[in-house]
Amino acid sequence: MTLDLERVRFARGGRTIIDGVDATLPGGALTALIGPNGAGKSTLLHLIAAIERTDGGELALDGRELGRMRRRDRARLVALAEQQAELDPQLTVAAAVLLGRTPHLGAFAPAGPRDHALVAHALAASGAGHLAERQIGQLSGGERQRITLARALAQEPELLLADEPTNHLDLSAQLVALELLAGLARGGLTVVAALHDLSQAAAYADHVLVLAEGRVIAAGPPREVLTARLVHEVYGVRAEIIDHPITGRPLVAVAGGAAAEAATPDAVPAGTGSTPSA
Ligand SMILES: Nc1ncnc2c1ncn2[C@@H]1O[C@H](COP(=O)(O)OP(=O)(O)OP(=O)(O)O)[C@@H](O)[C@H]1O
Repeated sequence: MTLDLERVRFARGGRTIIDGVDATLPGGALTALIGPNGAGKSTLLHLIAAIERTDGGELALDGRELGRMRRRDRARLVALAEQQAELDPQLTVAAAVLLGRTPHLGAFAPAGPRDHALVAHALAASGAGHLAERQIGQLSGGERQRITLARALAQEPELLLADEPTNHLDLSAQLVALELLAGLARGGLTVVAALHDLSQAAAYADHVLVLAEGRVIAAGPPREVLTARLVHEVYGVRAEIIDHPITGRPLVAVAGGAAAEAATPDAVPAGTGSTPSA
């Protein structure tokens, strides 16, 4: 399902945080939402999930305005995995993930075998099958991250939003999470993930949306969007975009401090746009 954002605006405390965002996020694709700290990535995900109300503009999923849907209907379509998700520390992991089934259950209908099977599947896919009987309050940051993703998966959404889904995860678990999201997108799910690692965005995303100060700076396929010039403009960091020696995907090689200053402009291949713009 395609997600269309039109002139989306959001302000708090007299500050405009999302400033007229126009974007089309393709269906059946993984979109990486990138941008510096405070750019508005989490806020935009909250607006899409209708956790916050916009101060203007429209958000539509396959032409259906998300803000006008009944809460329960929206919860069947849209799931948000975020670390700050409030989970009762007393619950077992399996019980917490089962809460993802709530929008699909009737008011008096208990969870059935299919719901429990979906929970087990979501836990296994998130690399958390072994945690099912543990208590939420006893989990590490990375374990908790896997649980929030599992809960969102158990919700069986059409649109999956993930806020920094690799945060706290070890290297192997990061790849598991990203491969899971990319695989779900290949299977037809619309996935939007806020990511900080530009090389991971380039490796896994089909589409990249770059935000800065609440505005869209660039959008499109990773290879077109993630240029050295963009990285410099948005992050003030020197970078070169090279081909990953194993996957062939773009690899954003960044250099900071003395290393960046010592490198001569001659070392930058032509056409990468690595020379900082004035
Ligand atoms: N409820 C709020 N009231 C006031 N300001 C807010 C509120 N929520 C977010 N902000 C501000 O909005 C801006 C965008 O925040 P947001 O969390 O969306 O950024 P982000 O791109 O997700 O950042 P990060 O990469 O640090 O997670 C920040 O300057 C933040 O301080």
